[in-house]
Amino acid sequence: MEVCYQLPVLPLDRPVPKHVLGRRGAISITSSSGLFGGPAPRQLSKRRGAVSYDSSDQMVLYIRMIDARLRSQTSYTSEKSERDGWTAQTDTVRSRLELQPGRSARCIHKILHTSCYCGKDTQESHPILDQEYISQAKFMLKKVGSWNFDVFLFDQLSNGNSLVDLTFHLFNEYSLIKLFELDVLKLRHFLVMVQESYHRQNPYHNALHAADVTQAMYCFLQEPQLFESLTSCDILLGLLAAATHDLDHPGVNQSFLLKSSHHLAMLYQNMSVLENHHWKFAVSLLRESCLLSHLSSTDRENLENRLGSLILATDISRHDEYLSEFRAHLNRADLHLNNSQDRHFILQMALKCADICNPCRPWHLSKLWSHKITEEFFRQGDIERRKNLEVSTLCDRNTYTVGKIQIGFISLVEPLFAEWARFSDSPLSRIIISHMTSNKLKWTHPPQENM
Ligand SMILES: Nc1ncnc2c1ncn2[C@@H]1O[C@@H]2COP(=O)(O)O[C@H]2[C@H]1O
Repeated sequence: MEVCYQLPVLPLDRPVPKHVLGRRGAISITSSSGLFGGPAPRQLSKRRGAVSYDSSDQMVLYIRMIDARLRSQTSYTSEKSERDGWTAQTDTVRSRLELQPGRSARCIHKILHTSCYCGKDTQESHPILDQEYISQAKFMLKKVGSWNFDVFLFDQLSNGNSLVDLTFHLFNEYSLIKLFELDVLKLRHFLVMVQESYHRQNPYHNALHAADVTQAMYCFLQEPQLFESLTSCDILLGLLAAATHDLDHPGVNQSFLLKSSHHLAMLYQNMSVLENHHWKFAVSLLRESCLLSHLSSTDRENLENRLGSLILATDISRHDEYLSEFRAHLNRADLHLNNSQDRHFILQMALKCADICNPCRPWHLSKLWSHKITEEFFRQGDIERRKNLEVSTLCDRNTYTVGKIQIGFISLVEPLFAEWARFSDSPLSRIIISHMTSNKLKWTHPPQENM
């Protein structure tokens, strides 16, 4: 039986490329994962669809899917065949219009953002439900500065668009659109590209993690110590860096890329390989979206470089280095936030804290993140075993448990949050330490029903 999903008109903010215009008619799509959730039965894994266009309107592309399922090549996923077929994307951002590996039809649906299709198995539209979810998501955004913000719930209410909706909201909140004369459509286009460049197959390093880090970054930017000194440019950069800091993360760590002689490891000479890639990817999306094209080339270059320096600070292998520098500054009391270099350093520390703050969230949220990162580690270990590579630390499911990994990780991050509390001396920093301490205790003495 053929199921036909008729996707609505796809509005584009730039002309349809020539190579697509030439291709009216059927296309063939191969996949091993379902379009609207659930794996595709083997016999259905080849699907057909159609692309057509209206020659009078080059801003519109019509896409018709016949139970379309697209194959993702860019992540390691639980499916062996997909893992084996993985090849990391190069730093070239591919055309956003092609039906291509790594771009599912659901992504296209999201780009539409019209929410006219929200069922899993039927073509029915549920506009009333959509409206209900949208208003609840909007309601949640009123509390976006709360440390208890439930990004998992927000993601559901926003139909999987938490990163786009949250970041857009924060840009508005800080009047960044007005202050930097940003084109709203370009901004939305950029944010959609950012969200879609995260790999949904990754249990942890996906767009939801980026949304979580962006929300945490907002909490830190709001800390009185910082807020009073930050410029709009600092805030713009802080939010951009948080949203893009793990772009195109392949779901495996640097150690894996090195031992498998991955081309990215060679490209970045084995140093901060992933972070360099996230940064370059972010720059390529910024350029592709033309979000900052109205700024002078000097300002743009300056923004891109500062963005890089923020993202590179999230390299966990350089954690001790940043921590020592932070501690030394606090001991000497020589951080002056009217100095732009010092403010930049504090932004680096804020982003670091936001990136690894999941052990400091309320238990019910923290526990979810712990299980997600552990699953990603263990999947990497499985791949390493299959490829006869040495299994990386923490990635061996036969040796480690979630609790054991968490106790170790919390011990690593505790000193950073202690220094952050010394710097910010705020109610939030005390809440953070209190959650972290009680979460560690829960992992150390797990009451069975909590796990
Ligand atoms: N809850 C956690 N438990 C263990 N490791 C974590 C946890 N959260 C983050 N990390 C690690 O911290 C790292 C921060 O940088 P990455 O996102 O590259 O990869 C992250 C993980 O390796």
